[in-house]
Amino acid sequence: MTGDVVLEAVGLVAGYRSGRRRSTPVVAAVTAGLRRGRLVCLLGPNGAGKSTLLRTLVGSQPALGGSVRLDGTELAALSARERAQRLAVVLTDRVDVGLLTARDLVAIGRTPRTGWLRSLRRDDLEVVEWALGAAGAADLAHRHVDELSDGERQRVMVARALAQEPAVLVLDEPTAFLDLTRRVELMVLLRRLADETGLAVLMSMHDLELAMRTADEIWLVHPGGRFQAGAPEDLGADGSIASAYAGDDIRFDHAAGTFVTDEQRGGLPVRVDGDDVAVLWACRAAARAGLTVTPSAPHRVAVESGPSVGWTLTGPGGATSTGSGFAALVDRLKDLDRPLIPPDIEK
Ligand SMILES: Nc1ncnc2c1ncn2[C@@H]1O[C@H](COP(=O)(O)OP(=O)(O)OP(=O)(O)O)[C@@H](O)[C@H]1O
Repeated sequence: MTGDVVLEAVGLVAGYRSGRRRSTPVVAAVTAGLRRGRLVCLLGPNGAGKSTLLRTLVGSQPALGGSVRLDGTELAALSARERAQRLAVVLTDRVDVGLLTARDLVAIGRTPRTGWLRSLRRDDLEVVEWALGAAGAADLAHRHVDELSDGERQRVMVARALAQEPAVLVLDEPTAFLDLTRRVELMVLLRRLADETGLAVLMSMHDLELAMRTADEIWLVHPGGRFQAGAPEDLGADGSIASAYAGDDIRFDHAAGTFVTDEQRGGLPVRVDGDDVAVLWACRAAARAGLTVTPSAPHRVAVESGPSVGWTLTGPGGATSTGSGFAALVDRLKDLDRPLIPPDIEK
């Protein structure tokens, strides 16, 4: 792989050794490149091997096979300090930071650049302030890290990583303990950093829909350890995401782009047309009503955005029913047996 790839795995096998001879591969045949300015989400069901792969990619766990290159150099050949000058890692574990303020903690992020012995110069302090600002944590600078909420703390940890001025930022489940608003905020922040500073971001996460909406690329670990990389839409449309997450009670409906539960599975098919935003929500409404959204189906819902979304449900023979608002749409879709109004008697 060439060009602006900053972190590259070639034939990487991540897993565990037990004893001298025995090894247990968890994720195999990983060949992928993380480019400058790209946001990549690492997805996969519980226990598939996301953390194992991330730890191997950042060098905190030895590879069972293949190689990892950072800026074209074998990771294993770089000293810890050389790695930290190019690669920053944010883990979910809560580390005890004593009575440090957010600014103190972010300043520690300069250590790979300054060494332990040199004190911070004016330009280091400028980077610390930049990192606090870039991570949306400037207003937290004087606060003790112990007192921060999970979301605030996460922003400070990102600021600390940015203070290393890395080319690559790797985060292990950074959204795990955040509520939906904070999760979206963190994704927007990482997206902006990738776009504006050229930072390459790789993050593991469980929030599949948020990842699919934000990432440039998805790295997907299937149960059993098969690895796949691709654009979110490609992996969604070809059923790869659905197959990786196929479980007993829940599955990913790749036509609707959402998870559906057992009760929603196998409902009557319906097609949804209209403008982008309205279609997205209408697909969700159809799934909630127990229907399966597919590109071609005898029943069709046309939606139109407005103060209240207007909809027209058309049946196989051209009979229709109209209404506004998603509550009414869900009620109508749940009751598809009720006759629609034939075209000739509709006013
Ligand atoms: N230290 C270890 N030694 C041996 N096997 C391990 C070790 N740590 C994890 N595993 C195994 O490796 C597999 C992958 O675990 P990993 O934590 O990487 O998955 P994950 O996709 O990150 O899971 P989750 O989404 O639940 O965090 C699991 O079967 C797990 O039991």
